[in-house]
Amino acid sequence: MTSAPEETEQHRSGFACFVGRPNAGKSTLTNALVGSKIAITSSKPQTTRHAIRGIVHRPDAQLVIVDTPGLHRPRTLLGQRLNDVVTNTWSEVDVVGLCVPADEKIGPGDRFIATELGKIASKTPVIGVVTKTDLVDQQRVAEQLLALQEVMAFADLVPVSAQAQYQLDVLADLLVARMPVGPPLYPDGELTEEPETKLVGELVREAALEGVRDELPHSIAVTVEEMHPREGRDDLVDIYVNLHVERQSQKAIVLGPKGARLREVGSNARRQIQALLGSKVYLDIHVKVSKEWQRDPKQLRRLGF
Ligand SMILES: Nc1nc2c(ncn2[C@@H]2O[C@H](COP(=O)(O)OP(=O)(O)OP(=O)(O)O)[C@@H](O)[C@H]2O)c(=O)[nH]1
Repeated sequence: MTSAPEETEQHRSGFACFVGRPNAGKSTLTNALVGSKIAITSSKPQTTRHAIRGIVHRPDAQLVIVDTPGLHRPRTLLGQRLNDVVTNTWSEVDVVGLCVPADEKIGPGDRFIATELGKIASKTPVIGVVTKTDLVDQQRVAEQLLALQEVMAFADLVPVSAQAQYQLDVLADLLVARMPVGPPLYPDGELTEEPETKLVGELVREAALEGVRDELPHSIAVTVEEMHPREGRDDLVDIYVNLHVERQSQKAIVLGPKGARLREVGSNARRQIQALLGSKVYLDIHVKVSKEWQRDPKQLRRLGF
């Protein structure tokens, strides 16, 4: 880092999310704020855990825009854990933007979201965002701002148009102002975050245990060695994982006849990871015999236990 100390002190970084009913313009707004640097463009609500929608890199701030995924009925422990995280998303981010399109009347859907947001508003500031202002005249924008103001107590109100690039800087400034002072959370161009890496490891581990749980209940650990987008492609993520077993005999079980079992594990895990990341995935699983990893504190730490 070459920046002067006083610059570092001023730098802000944190998380924001946009909420609003379908079609409110959240994705378009995110993309417009982020510019060309889209991290993960789409993600399935059922599996998203703080999927990063995009990162706004500025000299003075880094704004990480995350998805607020929908809830789902948990079927597995992992599903339960995902849900717990989901329900907390709104209170975990530094600021929430409630998006309401300028060309549609505020309705029960918006009010429902506002009521839910009201529960966290004392902790997390909510900014009211009137979107798509290019579709209506000034008068209508003003009316919509007034109507929105009635819905809940907002920290700020702002009209924007992603299409016309109107007031995007103003919105970004308002969001940044709510971020704590701190260094960038992700390097420029970074596409993934640590918890996602962890989840990817868990998905591989679950897939690997399927059907052999009785034989190898606690003998499998997974480390994600590398996870990054394929060079020159924004729709494909390369993931390299090591699957650790304790003994050679366990390696044979995991591999199956001619490696058939591992191939199936790989394709099952890959399907789930693709849903998690919302992008295509190349998954490379390497089976390693890490002798007695369960009893070795140094290995345990490395394996994330
Ligand atoms: N004219 C105009 N259209 C916009 C603007 N922003 C979004 N739209 C359009 O509104 C529609 C919905 O936009 P999205 O960004 O997909 O909305 P969303 O809130 O992410 O929708 P969901 O993903 O369904 O929740 C799309 O057809 C966009 O092209 C804008 O600033 N101006």
